[in-house]
Amino acid sequence: MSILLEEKQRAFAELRDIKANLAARGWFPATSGNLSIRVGGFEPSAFTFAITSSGRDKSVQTPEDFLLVNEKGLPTEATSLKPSAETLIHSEIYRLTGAGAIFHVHTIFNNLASELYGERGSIPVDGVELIKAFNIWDEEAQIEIPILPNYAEIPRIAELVEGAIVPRIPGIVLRKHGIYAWGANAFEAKRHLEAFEFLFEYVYRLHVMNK
Ligand SMILES: CSCCC(=O)C(=O)COP(=O)(O)O
Ligand SMILES: [Zn+2]
Repeated sequence: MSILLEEKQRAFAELRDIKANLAARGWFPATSGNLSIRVGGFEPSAFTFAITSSGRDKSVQTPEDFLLVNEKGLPTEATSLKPSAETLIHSEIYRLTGAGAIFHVHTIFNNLASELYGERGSIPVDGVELIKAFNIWDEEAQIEIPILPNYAEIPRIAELVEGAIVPRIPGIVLRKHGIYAWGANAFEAKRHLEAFEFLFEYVYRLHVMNK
């Protein structure tokens, strides 16, 4: 599978813009978070995506911010850059969903909501209008956003992704870690991410109000 230079440059440019946008909201504290966009064709057993380099300050823009990796999370071009430590989670989400973009951020509200419902294994959201951002149009829709344990070994988390994915919910939360949100493209993944973060803040504040 050959990736046209043009596609790579387009993916890097999109990642640069979304990275700056999310950084301005403070969604990449302490170098946390990672972003990826799939490029080229897709087969579950063979695909390529552009992903952020590991451990970098995501609030600054440098020529070393992104690289291309294959479905195994290995660089497809000679580079000294290291892909995100969480690349295998992105690979697994692409393999299972065929998504076009995946964004991962750590925020206070996604951490609080994940801990509030950690034992339940999912975060319930009841009848909030912004659920429609997931293309769920039922009146008073009730959804459960899946939570996975935050194991130290990323392959252990990656192997749980298949069992956690809920077809109509484009996201998975890692407990006391952060959210992975995805979509058919970067525009949709960003919309989903913003909706999740709104819902996490709502869920947490509602819990505090009801105490
Ligand atoms: C200091 S954040 C710990 C690692 C993490 O959870 C993360 O999202 C960033 O890892 P990366 O390798 O993508 O920089
Ligand atoms: Zn993380």
